[in-house]
Amino acid sequence: MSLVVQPSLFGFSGEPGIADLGDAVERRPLSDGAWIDLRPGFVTAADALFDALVSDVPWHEERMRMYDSTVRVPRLLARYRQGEQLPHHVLDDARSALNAHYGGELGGEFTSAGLCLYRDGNDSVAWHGDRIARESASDTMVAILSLGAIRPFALRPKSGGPGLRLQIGHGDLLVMGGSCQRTWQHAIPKTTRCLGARISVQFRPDWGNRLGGPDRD
Ligand SMILES: O=C(O)CCC(=O)C(=O)O
Ligand SMILES: [Fe+2]
Repeated sequence: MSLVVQPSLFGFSGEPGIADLGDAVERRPLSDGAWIDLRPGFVTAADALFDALVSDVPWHEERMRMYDSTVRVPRLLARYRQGEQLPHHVLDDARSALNAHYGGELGGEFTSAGLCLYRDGNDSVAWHGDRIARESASDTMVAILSLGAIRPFALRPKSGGPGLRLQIGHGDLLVMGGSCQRTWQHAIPKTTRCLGARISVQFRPDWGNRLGGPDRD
């Protein structure tokens, strides 16, 4: 894959690894029983992880139905179901750390991983709640590890009212929890100011071994 990405572009060289969760996680309650957790710098020396994922993951483009035609999904994707080998050992470490930290509260484990590659500011994901919420009426969590360019991560309540825009950086963790997939929506808006490519890794508990990304773009 050739992208406008240079090794060590972000200035964190060395072997990637996982930092502690514990007290470093900051929780922000949202309305309607939703919340988000933030842990900046969850992956340390994240450059090597970013570079490895860009080149090793079998990225593919998908199309989706829109009325009576199909359109290109504006980002590249890869999906790893429960039991499938993840594309980098640091992602195994991240999932183990997430399960140790959240397992009790989640009442289960993060199993699947969905990966998105936003090649530039023209790639995006439109407002949605993850499909995972349709499969379970109870609260759930989606943990997102962000790598590469900083893109605004937008959230808004479905009931109306003010939302928020988070700047999630290289190596940062964002967890959406509680009712967030049912009562709030999230998006990665298109931007003309984007500096380069971004990868997100979404860990989800998958009920019935299905994968729960956005319903539509
Ligand atoms: O890239 C992200 O951080 C969000 C992706 C997302 O919302 C999804 O795939 O469901
Ligand atoms: Fe999503």
